[in-house]
Amino acid sequence: MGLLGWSRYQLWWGFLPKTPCLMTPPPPPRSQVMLVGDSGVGKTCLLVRFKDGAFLAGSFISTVGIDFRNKVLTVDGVKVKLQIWDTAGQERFRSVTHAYYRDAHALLLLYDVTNKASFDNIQAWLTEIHEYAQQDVVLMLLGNKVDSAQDRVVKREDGEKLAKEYGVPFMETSAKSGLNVELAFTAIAKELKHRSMKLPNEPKFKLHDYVKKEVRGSGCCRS
Ligand SMILES: Nc1nc2c(ncn2[C@@H]2O[C@H](COP(=O)(O)OP(=O)(O)OP(=O)(O)O)[C@@H](O)[C@H]2O)c(=O)[nH]1
Repeated sequence: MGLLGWSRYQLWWGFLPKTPCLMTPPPPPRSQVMLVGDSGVGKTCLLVRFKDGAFLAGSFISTVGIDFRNKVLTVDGVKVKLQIWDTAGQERFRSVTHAYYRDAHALLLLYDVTNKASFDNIQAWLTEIHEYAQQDVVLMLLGNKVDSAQDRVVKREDGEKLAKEYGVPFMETSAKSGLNVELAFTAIAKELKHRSMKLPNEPKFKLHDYVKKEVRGSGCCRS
């Protein structure tokens, strides 16, 4: 089309009614992602690894109440703004955590593969999530600290079995080495983006399948 033709086309296009199906939906607003799990499982370290690409080595300082960080991810060419809430795992802060569940769009529930009690407590966390979080909240189970192979007491298969029982996607992570950290947040961001701005004719995004495929592709920790 010549230049004149093109401007005529633009003029004509300007008169077309702007029906919703002809317009790209706006990008999703900021989504809240909450990290939950027992004290010491590595929630803060996972967030710092994701946000700053670093590992917090040294003495363990428990989170008091709640903390948050923002990060923008580009998913399929769309910017997804995540506000990530790092909750305190200690029992005495539980009422603070309860107050935040309702506004969370996604939850990353962590246990520590070197700490059996943190794994056994997952069922109690799921009961709490069921009670306080939104029914359609995006949920993923993470078995953290897989770099500590010599101290591992929870087998990957046990994590997989539990996740399957509750119908949630699962992967093992390491805030220390960075294994699957980016993937966990990207998977959540993809799901949230697809939920908020599904385009006509776009196939449904399947979080479970995506996680399975990507974890297998990383050559580690099948889900
Ligand atoms: N080896 C190893 N250690 C980790 C990993 N993630 C966290 N840690 C260590 O585990 C301890 C607890 O980590 P945090 O991130 O503070 O734990 P948390 O879940 O935020 O704890 P609370 O704030 O009390 O709820 C720290 O000493 C970390 O260095 C990991 O992936 N691998």
